[in-house]
Amino acid sequence: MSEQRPGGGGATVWLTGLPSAGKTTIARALAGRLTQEGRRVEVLDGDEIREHLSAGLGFDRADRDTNVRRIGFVAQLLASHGVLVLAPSIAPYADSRDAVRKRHEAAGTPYLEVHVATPVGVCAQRDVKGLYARQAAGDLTGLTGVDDPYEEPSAPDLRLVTEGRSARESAGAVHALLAERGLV
Ligand SMILES: Nc1ncnc2c1ncn2[C@@H]1O[C@H](COP(=O)(O)OS(=O)(=O)O)[C@@H](OP(=O)(O)O)[C@H]1O
Ligand SMILES: Nc1ncnc2c1ncn2[C@@H]1O[C@H](COP(=O)(O)OP(=O)(O)O)[C@@H](O)[C@H]1O
Repeated sequence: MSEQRPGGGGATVWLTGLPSAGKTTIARALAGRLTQEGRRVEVLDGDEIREHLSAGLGFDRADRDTNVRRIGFVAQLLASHGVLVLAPSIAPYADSRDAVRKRHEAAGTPYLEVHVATPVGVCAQRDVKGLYARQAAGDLTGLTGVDDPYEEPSAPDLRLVTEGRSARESAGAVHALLAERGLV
């Protein structure tokens, strides 16, 4: 069974960071590489999750916490069946992230937290979905990192700098961490 082979078992890699930090782009680049290497991979994209699993939830603290715990629940289930799960989701609160880590630890499922540590000024320039512009124009409130909290991870398994680096390089750094932990 694949989950019993060294380096062939499942794991969850959570990519936390601000909107436009690069979470999704790095997850997709890493997923492509891992798939080519013959691994079963699932990207639990934040936007897709909010359309289906978390439909109806908003962005206040309670709803974000519920959203993150749901993603953590599904991630752990998939990872326990040998899937490498990539979860690019803001997850702004340390408590919610800790709950997800504990769920994995309790089940003996490997879990890695990656902080995509792009500064808010750089994210606001990238502004992939126009959220920073909308917040500045007064069309949106409660934007993570601007007028809503982002509690930086105090001890992530990896902190990624993305400025001056390609998404491929950033994905490579996560891949190296997976290799170091015997997960690929
Ligand atoms: N107010 C506010 N704050 C933050 N993000 C917002 C907001 N409104 C919409 N969005 C968009 O929602 C995308 C998914 O967010 P997440 O599910 O990852 O957020 S959370 O973990 O529940 O906090 C998130 O995706 P990414 O940009 O990929 O991070 C945002 O684009
Ligand atoms: N090293 C890097 N890693 C990831 N994305 C990068 C990097 N450098 C620039 N970018 C760009 O930043 C943007 C990040 O967008 P996205 O991945 O959707 O962010 P998030 O999922 O965190 O909201 C993309 O346009 C991407 O091309």
